[in-house]
Amino acid sequence: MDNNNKNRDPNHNRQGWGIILITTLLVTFMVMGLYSMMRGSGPEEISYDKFLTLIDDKKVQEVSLNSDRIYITLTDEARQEELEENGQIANTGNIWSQMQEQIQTGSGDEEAKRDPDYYTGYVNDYTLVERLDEAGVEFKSQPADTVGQTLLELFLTVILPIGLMAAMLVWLMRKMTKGGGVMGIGKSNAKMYMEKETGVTFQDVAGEDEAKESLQEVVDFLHNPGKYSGIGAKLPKGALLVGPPGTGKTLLAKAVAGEAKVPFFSLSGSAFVEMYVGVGASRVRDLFKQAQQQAPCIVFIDEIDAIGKTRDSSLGGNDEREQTLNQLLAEMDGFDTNKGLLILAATNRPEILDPALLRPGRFDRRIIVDKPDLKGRVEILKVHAKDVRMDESVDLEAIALATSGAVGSDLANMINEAAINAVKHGRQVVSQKDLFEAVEVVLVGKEKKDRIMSKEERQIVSYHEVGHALVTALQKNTEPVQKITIVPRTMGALGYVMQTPEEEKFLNTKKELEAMIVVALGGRAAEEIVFDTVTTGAANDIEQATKIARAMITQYGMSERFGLMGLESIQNRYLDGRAVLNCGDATAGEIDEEVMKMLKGAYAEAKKLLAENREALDKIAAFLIEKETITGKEFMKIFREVKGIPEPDETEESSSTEREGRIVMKDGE
Ligand SMILES: Nc1ncnc2c1ncn2[C@@H]1O[C@H](COP(=O)(O)OP(=O)(O)OP(=O)(O)O)[C@@H](O)[C@H]1O
Ligand SMILES: [Zn+2]
Repeated sequence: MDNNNKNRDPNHNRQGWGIILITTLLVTFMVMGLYSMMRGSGPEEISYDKFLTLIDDKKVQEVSLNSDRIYITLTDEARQEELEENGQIANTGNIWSQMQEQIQTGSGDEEAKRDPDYYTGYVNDYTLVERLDEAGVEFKSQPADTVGQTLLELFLTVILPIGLMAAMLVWLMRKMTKGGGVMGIGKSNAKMYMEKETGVTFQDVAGEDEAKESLQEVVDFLHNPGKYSGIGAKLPKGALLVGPPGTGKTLLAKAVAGEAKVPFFSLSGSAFVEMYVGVGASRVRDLFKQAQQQAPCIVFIDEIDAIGKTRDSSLGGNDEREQTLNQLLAEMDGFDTNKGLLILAATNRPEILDPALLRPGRFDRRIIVDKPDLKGRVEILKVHAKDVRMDESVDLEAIALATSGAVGSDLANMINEAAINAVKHGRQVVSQKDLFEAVEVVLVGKEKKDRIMSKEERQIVSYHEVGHALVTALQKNTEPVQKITIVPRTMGALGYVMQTPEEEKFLNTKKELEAMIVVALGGRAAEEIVFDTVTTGAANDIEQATKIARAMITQYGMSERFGLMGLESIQNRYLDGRAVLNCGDATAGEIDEEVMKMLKGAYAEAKKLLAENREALDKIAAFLIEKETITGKEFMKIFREVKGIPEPDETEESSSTEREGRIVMKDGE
């Protein structure tokens, strides 16, 4: 997403490495070169046997001994000979040995001492002295210059390179800790991003007006911390952005940084969690140290629940996480707000956060970033449509109407899908049709053309979907059918029914909810009536119907038996809205009975409605099998024909087909 550690100059770093590499290479070459030159002039090892032969042949001028070697200097003639024998002509050895020879021989002075030509291992041979005497060879012990040479060799090959390397390492470490290694965090591998300028403003965040309003205050504080501290007002240290996934929490945090024109650090709560105890805590420390140096700035911790989970052991203790959390709490207490450091955190599970995190002086502000309403969706669509070319057929309101429940990231995705679709069809601009298609792609997946259903399966799915649609049309408190399709989709849908949403609803009446349950069970009812057997295709329907029925009883006070008693509370409102019972076991059993009763009643109702309209069911299902997708208009036409209802006037009809439907019944595995 963002460039890691933008404030480290990458060129600078690369240069450093280049220098090190080149220096190392140079030193290595130098040492190797020197060494080989030295060796070129050094004595060569020979066998003791050969040594004795050389003495006997009177080729040796001088011998010097040390504790384990015998160094042999040849006579001038012998030396010449030996060299020629080895394929080397005298005086064409390497430059170094020539130079050395000249230096040592003092420009040709025959009397000057020469380096030994050979050496051999010392052998305890008492005849040697005699032999040497016989041959008239001078001998002495411990040649000083050879020892000196060994020392020089040692220095060049071992001490010098090691010294250089050590110096380089020290220099390198200094450099790393000074300029680079932006985050101590970078060192410990946690993914932390830093943006000098996010470039995002509140204008880029559509809807969410309340959230923006609360954050505006924070922006003001970052702009001007002195104004607040002047009066003695305590500045906020942190704010918690709470909402379902994809509603723009990250975007809002960036917008705060963008509006305040301060750097933006972001990292995910899960980045703190490591296997090793203590790592998380040290990362927290590093983070705060770095952030304080950069203040004023914003630090954004996404998924704070990863570290901020309550320390209550009922959720399973974890030493590492607790330590990390404790460190975070300590750091939040510690830092000085006057510098303009603000910590924003995001979560969609506020209920599991440790209460200590939410205390005043920590994340005491809670900013709700909820799913957008109709107006919000229109605005989000507009923001994202800004950069996409669209023709005049496009009506974003209609799209917003069809997408209740969609969040910002879904909507952004839809616009993009529509644009891709347009390109795929070789068009230059996006049309409403592309957008309609994109809505379906995002909500139920792409059409799965290669999936071939057997004839029988197609029949069952077809009856099932028409069952939903017909029950919808036959009841009072439902919205009109918009589209029925049995084209399979990639996200597992085998077929679905769309209804035309008239307006956005915030409340549902009891009658509407009851009608919804009957519609949900209409698919299964049709299967049973027509095929006298049932399939697995109703799983989603059953789940949905049960959920509605249960909520009616436990949350909405819509059952006679329990009346207004609240029996369930919602646990995580921002994720799947799972509810937990808060009543005794006996009552729980009774609730189940009541739910069962309600579902049974609804199923009987659905079966009754369909059985009474068997002709319409058969006709529409046959039409659907043939066409695969039919519009609400086509559906109603057959429906009215069968029922003998006159056609309404044209204008009303056509206006409703302009709209995209809302997917209500989706069936699949
Ligand atoms: N209110 C909005 N206005 C404009 N665009 C939005 C809005 N909400 C979401 N988006 C789009 O969706 C994308 C994803 O949003 P973002 O990452 O901010 O969601 P989030 O709430 O942080 O999700 P999560 O909880 O999964 O991290 C954004 O980059 C943006 O394109
Ligand atoms: Zn169904």
